[in-house]
Amino acid sequence: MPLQSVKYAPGKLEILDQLLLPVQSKYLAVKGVEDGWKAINKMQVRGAPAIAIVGCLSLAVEIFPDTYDSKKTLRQEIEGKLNYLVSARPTAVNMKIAADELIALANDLTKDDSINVEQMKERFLAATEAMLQKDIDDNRAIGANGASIILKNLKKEGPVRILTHCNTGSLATAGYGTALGVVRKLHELKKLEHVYCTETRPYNQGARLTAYELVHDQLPATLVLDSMVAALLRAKNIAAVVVGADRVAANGDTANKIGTYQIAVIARHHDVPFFVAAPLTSIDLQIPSGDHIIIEERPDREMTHVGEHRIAAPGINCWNPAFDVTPASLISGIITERGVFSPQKLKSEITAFLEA
Ligand SMILES: CSC[C@@H](O)[C@@H](O)C(=O)COP(=O)(O)O
Repeated sequence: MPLQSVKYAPGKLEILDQLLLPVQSKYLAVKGVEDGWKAINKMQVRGAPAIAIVGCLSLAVEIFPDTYDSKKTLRQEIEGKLNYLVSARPTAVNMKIAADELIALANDLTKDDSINVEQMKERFLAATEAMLQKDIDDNRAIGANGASIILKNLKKEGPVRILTHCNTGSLATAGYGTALGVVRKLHELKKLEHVYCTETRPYNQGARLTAYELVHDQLPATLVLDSMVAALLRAKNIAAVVVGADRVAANGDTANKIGTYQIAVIARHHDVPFFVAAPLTSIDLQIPSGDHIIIEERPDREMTHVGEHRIAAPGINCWNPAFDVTPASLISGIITERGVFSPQKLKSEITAFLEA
């Protein structure tokens, strides 16, 4: 059975509580927008695509049982609640892009005189529900495009060893995953010799979540600590690094989980290709560069404690940025569902096919 981070039926939403993994697999009911906001903010659900999906579906379950006296009232409800959900976490752009698209849809439906308020609600719910399948389809396309570019550029043919960071798999998406989707596709093609995943301190998405997915799917995998990446690239003949993204700026600079930037620097030093795998919903053409990305800072406690156990000296100051920005110059390619783009051509090529 594939791992399922989000379970949805009209009027009912449940998420796998990622704070409890890998010790417990427990689903948590999300009964509306307030629950959705809290689950995202507390990181019970995390990963850029999953944040957007759960945010939007939390609105879907909230409006499902209600009746609205006018289309204007429904539109106001949608706009206010979606903008509120965007505020739950600042760095990943997917929730913001989804909110903008759904608000634009609600505006169009409000103006459409051929439909009443009930039909408007149905059309809005259908658009929100469609996000789940679209994300899985996009991830499969990312997987295929990523496997193909990695295999095409090999110095020596044969099954490959890959390094990945953080968690970008079924738990971070509607299913299959982005960077982990590339790893899954290589495995399906029998071209994956081994995947290495980093622990990803301090929240340990690699050790707790990616490792959980890799063991679940029985992929050949090994966990390494974040501090081992240089040694790994020197010793283990890694063919490529593949990571996800929370926001890719128009020039290709990419915000992703803290630690990504240093891995990119190490990859360049060892002449190992460094790929970012992300759906178009993670690409923010509105901002020119990574300097404009807001980096979320998380509580000290994530660094000073593991569970209830304190591991840092009491009284020490902490700096805990959840993400960093990898400059475009260190990125070999941005793997999307629509192809692989060089960071330098990202804006012009995406704009061209969006306008076509
Ligand atoms: C497909 S998930 C892509 C990114 O969101 C992922 O790499 C990441 O940085 C997740 O950060 P998180 O803080 O766990 O939400």
